[in-house]
Amino acid sequence: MGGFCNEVWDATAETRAAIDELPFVKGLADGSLERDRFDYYMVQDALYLHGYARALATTAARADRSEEIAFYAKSAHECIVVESALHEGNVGSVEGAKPSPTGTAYVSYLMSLAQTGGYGELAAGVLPCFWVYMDVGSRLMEKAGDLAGHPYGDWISTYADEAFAESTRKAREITDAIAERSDEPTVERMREAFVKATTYEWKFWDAAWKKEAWPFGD
Ligand SMILES: Cc1ncc(CN)c(N)n1
Repeated sequence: MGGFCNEVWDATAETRAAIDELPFVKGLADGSLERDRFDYYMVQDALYLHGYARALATTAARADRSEEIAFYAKSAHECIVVESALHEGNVGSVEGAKPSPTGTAYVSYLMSLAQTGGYGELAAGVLPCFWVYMDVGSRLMEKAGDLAGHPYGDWISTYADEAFAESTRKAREITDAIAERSDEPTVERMREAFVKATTYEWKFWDAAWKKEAWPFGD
């Protein structure tokens, strides 16, 4: 696959290596993660996915090629239907729950791209959410081997799933094609969006480990 995605993947190597070192991710891998930290994460993630699905729907609205409109609209739908089923299965309804400072910041960042950024920035900003999870999920699957009896097997199998890998490939292909037809200032803004969103992925897991809360209540 093409230039832009390979370049930003390399540019975020340090952040991604730091993700692998997070205690939350290590505990998810070997199953030693305490259930209360996982539940905190699941609730926050369900709230995040609600905002992320809206960012994907806006990406679909910004696209002007039929195939790209269909891809982002389908991804928004799957995010609500497939991923939310995983969350509901683990923590039930999240009604009344409030987003953490990091969850608020990540979704607000994506919404700012949706409000003021161009299509390319938005496509680059939503890409780490596919790619980082596909990458982590498939490597955790390899490491775990057999998921039978693994306490977080349903999480691992959701993100190691071939359908999720295919969506990630498609999101990369579209983002590469947008970069290819964009001018350099646009590509620079796309790079920044990808790097920032990847950093937010690190922060999101770090916040879950710390069970981050608002300092004076939410
Ligand atoms: C924070 C976050 N980033 C990515 C994903 C995978 N869609 C997720 N569920 N949550």
